[in-house]
Amino acid sequence: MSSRLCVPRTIRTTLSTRPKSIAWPMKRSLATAGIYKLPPPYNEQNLHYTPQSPEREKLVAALSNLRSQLPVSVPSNRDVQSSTSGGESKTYMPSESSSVFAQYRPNSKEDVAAAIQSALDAKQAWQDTPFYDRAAIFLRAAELVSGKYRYELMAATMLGQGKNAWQAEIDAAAELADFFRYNVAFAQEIYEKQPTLHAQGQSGRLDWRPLEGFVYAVSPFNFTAIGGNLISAPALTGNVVVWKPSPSNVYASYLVHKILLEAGLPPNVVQLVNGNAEDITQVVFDHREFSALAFVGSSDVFKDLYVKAAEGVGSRKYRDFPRMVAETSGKNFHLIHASADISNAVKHTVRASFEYSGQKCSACSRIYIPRSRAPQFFQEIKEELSQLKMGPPEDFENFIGPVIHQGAFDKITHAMDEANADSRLERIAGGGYDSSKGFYIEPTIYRSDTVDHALFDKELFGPVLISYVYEDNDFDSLLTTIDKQGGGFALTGAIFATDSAAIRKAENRLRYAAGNFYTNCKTTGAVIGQQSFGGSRSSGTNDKAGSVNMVMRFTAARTLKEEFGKLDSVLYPSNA
Ligand SMILES: NC(=O)c1ccc[n+]([C@@H]2O[C@H](COP(=O)([O-])OP(=O)(O)OC[C@H]3O[C@@H](n4cnc5c(N)ncnc54)[C@H](O)[C@@H]3O)[C@@H](O)[C@H]2O)c1
Ligand SMILES: N[C@@H](CCC=O)C(=O)O
Repeated sequence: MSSRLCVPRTIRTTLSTRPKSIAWPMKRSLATAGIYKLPPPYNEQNLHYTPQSPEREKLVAALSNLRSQLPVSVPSNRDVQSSTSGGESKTYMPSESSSVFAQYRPNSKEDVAAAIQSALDAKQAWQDTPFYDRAAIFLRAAELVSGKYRYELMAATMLGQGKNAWQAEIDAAAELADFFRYNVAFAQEIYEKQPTLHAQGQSGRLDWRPLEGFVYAVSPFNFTAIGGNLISAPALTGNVVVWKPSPSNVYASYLVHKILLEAGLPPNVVQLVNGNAEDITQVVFDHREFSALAFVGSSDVFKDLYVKAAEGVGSRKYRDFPRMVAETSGKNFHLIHASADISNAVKHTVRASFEYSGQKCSACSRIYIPRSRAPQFFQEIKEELSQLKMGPPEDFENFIGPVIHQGAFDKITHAMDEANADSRLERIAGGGYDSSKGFYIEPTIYRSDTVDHALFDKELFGPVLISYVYEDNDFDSLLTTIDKQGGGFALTGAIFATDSAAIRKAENRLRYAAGNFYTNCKTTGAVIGQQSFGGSRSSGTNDKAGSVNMVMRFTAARTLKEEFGKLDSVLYPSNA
């Protein structure tokens, strides 16, 4: 036999007849054979930024370097830049509202259409790229996030979104790297899900196909990492993505995209577009190949998008039923039981309600305190709040920063003005605000006479906590109230108690009141791989960010069956 004929058939085909459009990773994959196990994921270790620490010095240098470049220019996707002009749109620093932070060219509808087409053109080569090669890109990106770009990403998140060093570290460094590493592991877990039962002479397999068409990712302002999740989950499973970040997060999102390109992501797989949200969305939702929405943001926006997609289905616009994957708003609760360690509950409440000025979907914004423990609770929380400093994130002593923009400031302070004048409410702490330099709002706590005040139902997305003091004996009926109120949201909740019967009762009775339920710890701070995140009711589709479930939403499984023998007869044995 000649050596030429010894070349396996697949290799000969590829070498001699491979169409030019097939990407290099296909060819490269043929050099190795094996069923690979990718490295196990792990949580990025948090750095602490204590005074004089090396990480603090590096972060200070990155902040000063970024400041010297302000305003930064944000290019959008490579393909669409050529057809845009001018630097019309600007974002401002939340902590210094007169300073322009970033400027960018909003993409036109034609740009978006071109971006969709470029993504679709890149689709075949990307989905044919072996999983190992796709995964390697995101593992490399995780290294870039936690290493080379750590401080640049954090500086962008601090100046652009008003986070302090701690909050920027857990988001733009740790959680982003975690999403990349864990999504690789989740995708591998999906691919490993294969039938284990095969009748004699047969074999079954599952082909975890990417969705047909493209995925539309829409991300919020408040977490740099969330955009990274919304694009990496579909891209890892072989999808192409059109990504529209929040206008208040254009620069950090651009850095995430840049890092992925540096890590080897083919340029057209993720199309970053900026501009008018409704215009961009209209082009996407009018496209036949729209296959999924990966959304994180407010509930009302998602509800409107859901309706639009349903209308598209109704008018036979799409080939598939577009998948709706969304994590949205919350009105999250802390429930303090009479048996609770109050000092612990107080500290957790301060963090949950006021870190990042309450701008986490998971933030605690309603609290229920038993009458027997209320004096201690209110006294200690006032003492804790008196220790907190408020100001720009570049000053490391500040725990409280600004809210994101004028719109948020106006919405929250309008509600506070009403609350300050409301005779049913007692102001326990805060109540003041000042936008002369940045969008600063004091951590504010109200105590309501009645449990049915409207503030128990309204997400303000700011540092405002509404409290109710209940009679210790009313714990059981309070559980019903907590379950019913909260604006229809059901994202996070926590009980603080040492009485295990009370804990179990709350867990059971509040089963649908929160997608993430915590005991003796705050409602914020889910860690990827440890606490998957999301809620149902009006808080979203509860596909759980940071879990295999969410990644699986971007796959369309195909069942394969092969028989190795032959059918002997058409007639059944029973036909005899
Ligand atoms: N559950 C979660 O995991 C989670 C995480 C972060 C934020 N959130 C929620 O997000 C909200 C805060 O973030 P935000 O202010 O960026 O939210 P938002 O709803 O204003 O914006 C989110 C995204 O939707 C886009 N958008 C806004 N209007 C749109 C429209 N009409 N059509 C298409 N796209 C549109 C925005 O440009 C942005 O990209 C809060 O409600 C918070 O609870 C939820
Ligand atoms: N996953 C984050 C919240 C993300 C929303 O803003 C937490 O658990 O605190």
